[in-house]
Parts: sequence; C-alpha cells; structure tokens
Amino acid sequence: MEKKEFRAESKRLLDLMINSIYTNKEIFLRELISNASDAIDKMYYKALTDESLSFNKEDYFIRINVDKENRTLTVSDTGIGMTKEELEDNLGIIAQSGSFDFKKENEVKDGFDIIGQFGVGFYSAFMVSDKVTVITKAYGDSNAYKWESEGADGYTIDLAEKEHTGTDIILKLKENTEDESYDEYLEEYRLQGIIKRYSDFIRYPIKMDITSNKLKEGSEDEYEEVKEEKTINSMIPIWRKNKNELTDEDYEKFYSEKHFGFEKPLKYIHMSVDGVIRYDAILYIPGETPYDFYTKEYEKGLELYSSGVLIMNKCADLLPDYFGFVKGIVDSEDLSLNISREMLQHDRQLKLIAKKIREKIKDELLNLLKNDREKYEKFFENFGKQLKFGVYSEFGMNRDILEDLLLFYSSNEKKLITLEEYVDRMKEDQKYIYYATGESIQRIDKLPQVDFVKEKDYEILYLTDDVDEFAIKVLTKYKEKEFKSVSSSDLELDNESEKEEKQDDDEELINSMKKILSGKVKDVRFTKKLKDHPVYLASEGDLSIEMEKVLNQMPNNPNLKAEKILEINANHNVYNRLKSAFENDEDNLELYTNLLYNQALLIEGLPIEDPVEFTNNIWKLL
Ligand SMILES: Nc1ncnc2c1ncn2[C@@H]1O[C@H](COP(=O)(O)OP(=O)(O)OP(=O)(O)O)[C@@H](O)[C@H]1O
Repeated sequence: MEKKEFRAESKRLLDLMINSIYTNKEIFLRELISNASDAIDKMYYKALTDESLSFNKEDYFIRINVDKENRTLTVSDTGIGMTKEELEDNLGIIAQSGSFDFKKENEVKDGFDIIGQFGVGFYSAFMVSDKVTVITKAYGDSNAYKWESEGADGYTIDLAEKEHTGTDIILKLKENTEDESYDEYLEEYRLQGIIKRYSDFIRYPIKMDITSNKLKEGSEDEYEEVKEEKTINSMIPIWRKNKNELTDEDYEKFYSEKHFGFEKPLKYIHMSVDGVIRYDAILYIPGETPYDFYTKEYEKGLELYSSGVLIMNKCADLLPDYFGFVKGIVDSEDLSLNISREMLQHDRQLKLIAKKIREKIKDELLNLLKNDREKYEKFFENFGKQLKFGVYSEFGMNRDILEDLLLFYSSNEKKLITLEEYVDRMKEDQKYIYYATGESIQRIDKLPQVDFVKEKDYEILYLTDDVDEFAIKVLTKYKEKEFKSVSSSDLELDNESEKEEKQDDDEELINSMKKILSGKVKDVRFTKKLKDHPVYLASEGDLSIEMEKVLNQMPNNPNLKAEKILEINANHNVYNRLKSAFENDEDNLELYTNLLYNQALLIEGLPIEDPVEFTNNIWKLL
C-alpha cells in the first residue's frame, strides 16, 4: 500500500507534536472528543432537518475504550464520518480553519506556542501516541476506510470494515519514558478526570466502562469486579447552567475548550433572556488580540445553536463589525433548525437577539470602564482601533453607540482619557476640544503648534492611530463641543492677534514667497503661534496633513492633498534674513523660501519632494 506524504506544514507540526515537551498533554483527549462531538452535531443536524431520516437520540454518543494489553485508547463516535476524500483533506493537512499560518516570522522553537495558540486538534493525538489509526464510515457511503500514520513520515489510506456510520480513533500509546508515563491514559480514573475537566458540557453522552467492586450475587461478603458502561459527562451545556453554579474557572475552561483563545478571556458575559424571544448566550472579550484580527482573514461571528443543536459555526449577523472581536455562543429554542444562511440574514428573531447582544456588550464595556479602568485600558489597547473604525465606517451611523467607549492620550494627564473626562474639565472660555496628530506621542509633543496650545493651558488629545483623525472628523462634536486640530490655520486663540500688524513691504515679501511656492501651498501667512521655530505647516479644509499621509499609504492611493498654509514666525531671526534677501537678492529669497518650506514638510513628517536639491541648498548656505 502506498504511503502518502503529509504536506510540508503538517509535517513540521507533526514533528512538533511527536517531540512535544508540552506539559499539558492530556488535552489530546479533549481535542478528540470535541471533534467527535462536532461530527455528531453534523449528523444530528442532518437527521433533524431531513424528514426522510429517522433518528433516535440514544443513537448519538461518544465512547472511550481502553485496551490495557495492547496499550490502545479508542475514541469512537456515531457522527457523520469521513469519506476517503475527506480523510485526505482533513487529516492530510493542517486544520483547514486557516488558524494555522506557518509564516516564517511565526516559527517557534518548541511546540508549546503552537499548541497554545491554535489548538491543533487531531494532531495532538501524536503527543501521546506512536501510531494513530482512524476507521471511519461517512454518512451515505457504502465503504469504510482506514487511515493510519506513525508520524511525520506519512500516512496510508485503505478500505476497511465498519458497520455503522461514524469514526473510531485508535491511539497506540507511546512507551513510558523516565519523565513521562503514558500508561496513565489507560487508567479509568485518570480518563474520567480528564473528561470531567474538559468535556463535561459536551451535549452527547461520553460513555466508558467503569470497574467497580460489587457484592457477588447470593453472597454477603464476597466481592467481584464488574464493568459497567457509564456516562461520564453531565451533558448540560454550560450556558444552560445557572450562573450561581458556575465559577470563573468554568467559563475560562469553556473558552479554551472552544478554542476561542489560549489566553484567559478578559471578560465573560452570561446572558439568559426570557423575553419575547428566549435565548442563552455566553460572550467573551478575548484577553489578547487574535493574531489575524486586523486582517481580511479574520472572521467574526458567534456559534449559533437551536435548542442545543449547532446550526452555524460563525454567525456573523449576530455581531456588528465594531464588536467583531467578541467570541461566544448563542442558543435559542425559538430559532428554526431548518433555517438557511440566507434566511437567517432576514430573520426577525435573530435581528432582535443581535440588537440585545450589541447593547449588552456596550453596557458591559461601559461598566468595565467605570469600575476597572486598568482592565478597560488593556481591552482598549487590544481592540480600541476596531471601535474607532466603527465610528468612522458606515458614515458614522454608530457614533452614538461608540463615542463613550473611546480613549485618547491626554497632554495634561499623560495617560488615556475619555471624551467625557476631557469635556468635563474644559476651561470656561474653551470653545473646542483640541487634538494633535502624529506618529507617536513623543513626536506630537515636539510639534510647534502643540506648544502653542499647551502654553495657553489647554488640554490636547494626541491621536497616534491612522484611523483616529478620520473618526474624529466623523464625530465632529462631542457633547456640543467641536473638535479642532491644533494644526488648523484658524485656531481662534489669542483674539485673532496671531495676525501681526503688517507693513506694506511685509505684504510684498509674502506675495513673493507665495509665488515661489505656488502649487505647493495655498497661502503664506504670519503667525504668532511659533516661538522657537521659524515656520510650520497648517492646513485648511476637511483634509488634514495627517489624513493626507494616511490616504497616500493606501493601496490605490487617491493622491489627495491637504490645503497647506505655510505660517511664518515674524519674530524669528530667520525672518530678518528673508527680509534682507527680499530687498537685496532674489535668488537667495527663492533658496530660503524653498528651504523653509521643506523644513516645514519634515516637521510634519511629510516627504520632501527633491531631497538632492534640498541638501544642495543647505550646502550652498554652509
Ligand atoms: N471524529 C471525526 N469525525 C468526522 N470528522 C472528523 C473527526 N475528527 C476530525 N474530523 C475532521 O477533520 C478535520 C480536522 O480536525 P482538527 O481537529 O485537526 O481541526 P478542526 O477541528 O477543524 O479545528 P480546531 O481543532 O482548530 O477546532 C475536522 O474539521 C473534521 O472535518
């Protein structure tokens, strides 16, 4: 029989599994049971929705068999099984979910991180086994197949005998080593413990033969060992349990069991709603940003159940994009099992649930913000950007829901603050909420226009994310207070006295500079905003310089330009040099003007148009 190779990525993962030093090897059982349960879900769902199929609830179960003599542990299910092609596709390559992206930079030295980050499912069997055999018969298939592998060098697939639809996974356990006992996975007591610990909520019975000592029949003092089949798990899904019965640990276990994330969730929300529509939900805010969260590959959605039967893995309609980071499950007895994906989108009940969930998440986040600021800031660090995208997208439709959840860095407090906190302590005469944009807090701190507003003793919000200013522009106001960029040309500070008394020849100088910079700036003006700097670039209109930068980094660069104003500090020495050049030497005026313009570009973090010319000009001056 021909041996097939695993695909390259799978081979490497298998190597990691086989040589794993991961201390928590017992999770292999959880993975296999979880796969078995998924397979029964699929079968059960089919039976419930296909009238031609009769079904019996007792027909659906998972069974664990131990054979101490042969050192094998078998996990069997009565699920949907796999066809030959599915065996190839599902077990020949790594988890299809795309959760496993073997990029160079993600490469890890030992298996720990991988097992931790992704929950590698079926492959974890190789942490405890020398050989794994899968015997499976797919629903509707007359043939059964045997898949077998002894590790990274490949696998075989062959025809097999199997009466009923379903799958048996047979693990030939590794020999014990000095540090590790694999025999323990043959002990009833140990296996029961693992099942209780990780798989108690699985909705199908997990059956196993349990040995006990019983009085011999007819005897009063003689005992005998009897084996009896028992169901190990309680089968009550965690979301159906009473909140009072559950501990933090239970919720955390469920989170990792479901592969929502490896880390502890930051927060869980358990809803049991008994209104117009009945449903239970457990929602989680992850403790870390999923590695692919801010990419196209990330799929939002909640698991959707109808009376305990899984009908959709990721129901996207239950979550708005801005709360797309939320993980969890929703179970409602009021949803029809037969509902199709297309119908779901229009389902009134589903819409109602989605609305309630959205409101609940918002309320819980606001509570967190109020009662546990540190935790909220951790949340915001992970997902704040998504909230800001939420403000900006759909033409600002969701701004009211989101504005109180936003945090920005404050120049006064030197930490993140809410808009409400800003507005509450605005000075009496303060008209605007001031903000400044830039790559980093340090850079913004050094901007001349920031200095000016700070000196007037106004608090400034520092915006460092690309999306920030776009979101602010969509908000336009918070509690009737307008936002104003410190880089805008009309700050309306200092009673308009920014505009210096000008003499006629100043006016002419400005006109000449405007001519030199025509096409580059909209205007050249005097300013009083500057102290130590000779010039800076302000902007007018809706598009700021920071936004121009962001837009120009986009793949299909729209090449939009902010309306720039070159503002000049007439009290700076450089201005006198300009003046004398204007009076005596036209060439020098052009040289100085271009230099100053380029310097202003640099201060704003914009590229200068001709770096060679710029450096040549500096040399000329030297
Ligand atoms: N007992 C089983 N019955 C039917 N199909 C199975 C069974 N075990 C595994 N499979 C199939 O093999 C696939 C791969 O399983 P694996 O555990 O590696 O990943 P997964 O369950 O898809 O993802 P994850 O473990 O990250 O949730 C499954 O998606 C399923 O299609």
